[in-house]
Amino acid sequence: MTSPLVIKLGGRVLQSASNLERLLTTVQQLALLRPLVLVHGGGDQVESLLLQLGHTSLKVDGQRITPAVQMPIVAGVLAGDVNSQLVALAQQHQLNAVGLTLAAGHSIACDVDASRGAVGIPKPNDATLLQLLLDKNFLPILSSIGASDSGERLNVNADLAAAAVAQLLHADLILLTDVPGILDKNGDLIETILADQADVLIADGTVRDGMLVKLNAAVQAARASRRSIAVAGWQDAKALTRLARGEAAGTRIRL
Ligand SMILES: Nc1ncnc2c1ncn2[C@@H]1O[C@H](COP(=O)(O)OP(=O)(O)O)[C@@H](O)[C@H]1O
Ligand SMILES: CC(=O)N[C@@H](CCC(=O)OP(=O)(O)O)C(=O)O
Repeated sequence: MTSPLVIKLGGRVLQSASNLERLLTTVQQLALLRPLVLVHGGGDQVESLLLQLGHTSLKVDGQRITPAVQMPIVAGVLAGDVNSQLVALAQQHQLNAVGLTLAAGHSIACDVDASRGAVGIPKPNDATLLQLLLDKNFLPILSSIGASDSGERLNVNADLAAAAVAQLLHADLILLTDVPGILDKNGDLIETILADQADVLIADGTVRDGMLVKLNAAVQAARASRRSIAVAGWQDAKALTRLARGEAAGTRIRL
């Protein structure tokens, strides 16, 4: 079977109905060509509900500090609201979508990142369920909610989650975000980053916040799979199609 493609969607794309519609139309076309898995975030949606319910929330180096008491809200938004919305829209696009968390079938195991609270560090664990679904032509849509060995639900950054899923399935990985790719200090697109150069871009402050996690996730996936990883924008309707054809778009992170 052709190797699968994992596509990660940041939560922000769900806030634009027209962009989401275009994206799902492209996903529908790609699904005819190769097995696909979607992994999604929803950081903006988590933040907005936490604030509405009177919590404060802080991200450090692009990752949310998540007190365990906030997990019902975080899981409610990511595994509940955002996941079910994506599944419904994907099914409307004739995709045979199945909504899952990272913990489904023990697909992704998580260590607890205690310095951040109920935050998980994901690692590939068991590909049986996802492989079964792909073999039967289903489209798995995974939220970034995981579980620890001791049965605690964990908030996992969705870029790290997508990298772990790509490693699990020996898949290609495209991280779609709200900018055209990784930008340099002048705001121009960097077309290629060698994995060994990533630390310099982070240390000199060129790459920060959410993009810092994305770049680290891409480097980790590139090293583990010996494949190059793409970071590209969902605002550019053609980027995903070009990437799926093996053409250039956004930033490519390679060894
Ligand atoms: N060098 C950089 N190039 C592009 N974006 C950057 C860079 N450094 C920081 N960022 C920020 O990272 C954001 C993307 O990360 P994030 O907000 O986590 O998106 P997503 O929800 O898609 O994962 C951009 O919108 C931008 O504000
Ligand atoms: C630990 C951690 O940072 N979890 C993320 C999970 C969602 C996410 O990553 O969403 P985006 O892809 O839309 O940014 C969060 O709480 O925001």
